[in-house]
Amino acid sequence: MTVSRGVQARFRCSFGAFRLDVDLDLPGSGVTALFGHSGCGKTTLLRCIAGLQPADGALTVNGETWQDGSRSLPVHQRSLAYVFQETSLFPHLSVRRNLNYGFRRIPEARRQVGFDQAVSWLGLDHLLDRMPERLSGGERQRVAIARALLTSPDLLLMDEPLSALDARSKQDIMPYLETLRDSLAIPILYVSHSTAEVARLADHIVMMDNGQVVAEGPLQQTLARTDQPFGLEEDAGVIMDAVIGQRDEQWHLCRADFDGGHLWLRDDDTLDTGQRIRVQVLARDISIALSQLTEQSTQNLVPATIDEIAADLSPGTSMVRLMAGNTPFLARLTSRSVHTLSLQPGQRVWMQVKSVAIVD
Ligand SMILES: Nc1ncnc2c1ncn2[C@@H]1O[C@H](COP(=O)(O)OP(=O)(O)OP(=O)(O)O)[C@@H](O)[C@H]1O
Repeated sequence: MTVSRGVQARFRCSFGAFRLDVDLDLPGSGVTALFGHSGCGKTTLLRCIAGLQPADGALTVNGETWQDGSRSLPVHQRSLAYVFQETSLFPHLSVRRNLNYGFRRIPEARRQVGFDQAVSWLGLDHLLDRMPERLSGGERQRVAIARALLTSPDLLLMDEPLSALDARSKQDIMPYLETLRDSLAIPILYVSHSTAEVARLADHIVMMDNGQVVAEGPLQQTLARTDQPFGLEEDAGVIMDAVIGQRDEQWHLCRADFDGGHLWLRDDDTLDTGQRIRVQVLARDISIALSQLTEQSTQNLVPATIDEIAADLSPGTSMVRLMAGNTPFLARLTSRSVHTLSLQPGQRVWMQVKSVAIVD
């Protein structure tokens, strides 16, 4: 029998005028971001998955049925961990004893994450003998995440885990979350309001509005939709994974290779050849030329094919999706330029990419 990987979640519930109605089939590993305005139902969805919020529907996690109609596993029988905005640690226990609390309760045969492994992923070696009152907010959250992992969950739910932290602490904790994303073999559902967090961490995205899913899919393809369900306006653009293929020491540049081309970035001596990075290219930073203009200052001229031309949020502009190999890009152009250049789907053009940002 083939076990279907991933999370299949179908829920309906309502509170007064608010109604949650979702039907999702999410990947069995990696970070799925739940994104949307305040009150759209993200936390309610996580609570339904955790079994904390009664709802009609069904839930299967990596082949195991947790809910099917009215038959529903109680919360304590669901193998999941839940990390909140401000997860409380036991104040009278050291970090080590906080971590051991859940770990010891898991029979050895069921442990999927070792104590030392969790300590290393979250960088806690030097904090093990500290009491929680002597930890910073970011350190406390790292302990809370490690403690959650040490229960060897089959699913990790994170509800705005960084929102109580200041900007610096958010920045500091990000590499630890990236390590988890790349190391854990379980699905992580991550609620966030922050486009920066989503851009950096997510592999998959679910955009919610008023209790419903309005867009969903792999991050790269979903952000490249021309109908822009995310309402990102000026921040509309694509995210892609790339590898540093070459460094040009004379001009302090490095070449980021992606599936279908490359982009040159400023080299500030922090990048190594072979390093994997995530980059963002905004739709407003791409213009289109019909030929390879060599006498211009843009570093990045990338050959691409026009895939689709769609109406944009305002009538004076159009959203153009282009493909460079298998990688989609969006360009926001004036509708007059689209007309003057007679742009058409299928046409080969040159993208002039004015700015590329490394997402971190
Ligand atoms: N227990 C409850 N009783 C009544 N209404 C509730 C309850 N829980 C949530 N709601 C309502 O359901 C809607 C969705 O709330 P939810 O907390 O899921 O949104 P959210 O997207 O997580 O918001 P935020 O980003 O602000 O945390 C809101 O209108 C909220 O007021």
